[in-house]
Amino acid sequence: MTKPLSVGVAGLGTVGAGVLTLLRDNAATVAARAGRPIAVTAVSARDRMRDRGVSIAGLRWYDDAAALANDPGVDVVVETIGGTEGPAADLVRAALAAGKPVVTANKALLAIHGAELAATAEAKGVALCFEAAVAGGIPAIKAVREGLAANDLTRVMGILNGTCNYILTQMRERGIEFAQALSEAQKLGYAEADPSFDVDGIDAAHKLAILAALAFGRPVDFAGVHVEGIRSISALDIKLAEELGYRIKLLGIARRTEAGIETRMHPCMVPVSHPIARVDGVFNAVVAEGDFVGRVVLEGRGAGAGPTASAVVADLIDIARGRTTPVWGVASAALSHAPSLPMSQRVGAYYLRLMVVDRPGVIADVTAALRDNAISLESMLQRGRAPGEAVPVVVTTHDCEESQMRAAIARIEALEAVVEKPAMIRIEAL
Ligand SMILES: NC(=O)C1=CN([C@@H]2O[C@H](COP(=O)(O)OP(=O)(O)OC[C@H]3O[C@@H](n4cnc5c(N)ncnc54)[C@H](O)[C@@H]3O)[C@@H](O)[C@H]2O)C=CC1
Ligand SMILES: N[C@@H](CC=O)C(=O)O
Ligand code: NA
Repeated sequence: MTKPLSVGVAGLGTVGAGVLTLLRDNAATVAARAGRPIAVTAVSARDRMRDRGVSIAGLRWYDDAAALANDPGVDVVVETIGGTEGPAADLVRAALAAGKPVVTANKALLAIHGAELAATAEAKGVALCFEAAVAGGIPAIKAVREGLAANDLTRVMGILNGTCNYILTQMRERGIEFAQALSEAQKLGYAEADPSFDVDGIDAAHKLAILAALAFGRPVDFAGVHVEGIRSISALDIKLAEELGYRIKLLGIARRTEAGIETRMHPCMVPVSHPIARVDGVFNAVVAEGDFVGRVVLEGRGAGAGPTASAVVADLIDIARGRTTPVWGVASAALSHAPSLPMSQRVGAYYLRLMVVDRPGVIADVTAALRDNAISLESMLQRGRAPGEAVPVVVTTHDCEESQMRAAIARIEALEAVVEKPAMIRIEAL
């Protein structure tokens, strides 16, 4: 067998330690697929003595992660530290500048600095691989960039954050509070170091920006993604959604239209009968639609040590085999410049849940606000009867433009009888 591929790993947390474990446990399978052994020979982490459940004895140790890039014994650098600036970015830049291939799980880094890093990788003629960065163990990057390369894609969408999907599932199935479900997701190794990246939709939006760049052959544009998280989703909305035949999911949708590219990440109501509604827990789903292939649906674990390590090592096997593709599927200079479309142009149906004082005339005021913004009602229901007290009122609409809905909500929110900020969730026709 040929010389082993020598790997330096920086960051030995959930993902980094997972990579070491997989390479130890599946060494023979990996070597057969790679055509040679893949061996970690050097590592960098913050605490040399910490027990990670996998031995680092005999591996070269670096306090400074960026120094891995200049270790002559390291062929490939794996970055599993995280963060858009600081040690992760320094290491990736140093490795590419030194002409070494990089494998990273860091979607935040790619969503923000992906264009610059790809340009360096191209200039140096080295691979920059990031299968782990989107939808964990699902081979989403490979599917969109390579498997579907012959198609003009019209839409990519999916459930792209395991932590949020876990939280929404546990709230629905076990009736537990948001905070408890988040704490469980953290213990299971799903959440980001700062979990607000998960629950505020930012992590999933990073992934959507990456997928949209690959699907539509354009520079990654995180700033163009409309982002909302799941903090405002209440147990009441989850229950009411079920009654209406929907599930609430944090969905990312990227769609190509004649005017440009729509990219949005926000909670959606999806029909219970749709397969995406049944993707639960830490599972993610990626749906891609192409002109020749039609619809392709992929499902698998989106977070956690094992699935993420599976994706990192798949990239290492590609590097060992010398299989390369331009970072964004086409050379940077060939990327298109289709604009990102504003959220105000989204067209679809809406769920609106109001807490209103139960007294005559309130519903008339609410429907007047909708009528004056040319919004047609699909259904309306009031739960309970409590004269003089606040009760939930749910309105679902037919399709309208987001700008109309926002104008109506502003008017409804200002009504004296509306005692809470209205909860608005978009109903997605999938
Ligand atoms: N946990 C997951 O399921 C997934 C995580 N990712 C990404 O993988 C990366 C790592 O995530 P996790 O392993 O979950 O995080 P983690 O917090 O468990 O591990 C990060 C490790 O990096 C170490 N570190 C921090 N600064 C360092 C430095 N200057 N030099 C060397 N090491 C340093 C930390 O001590 C920590 O052990 C992030 O970019 C994350 O977004 C991607 C897919 C899934
Ligand atoms: N925090 C992320 C980890 C994987 O990307 C998630 O929950 O999906
Ligand atoms: Na993946």
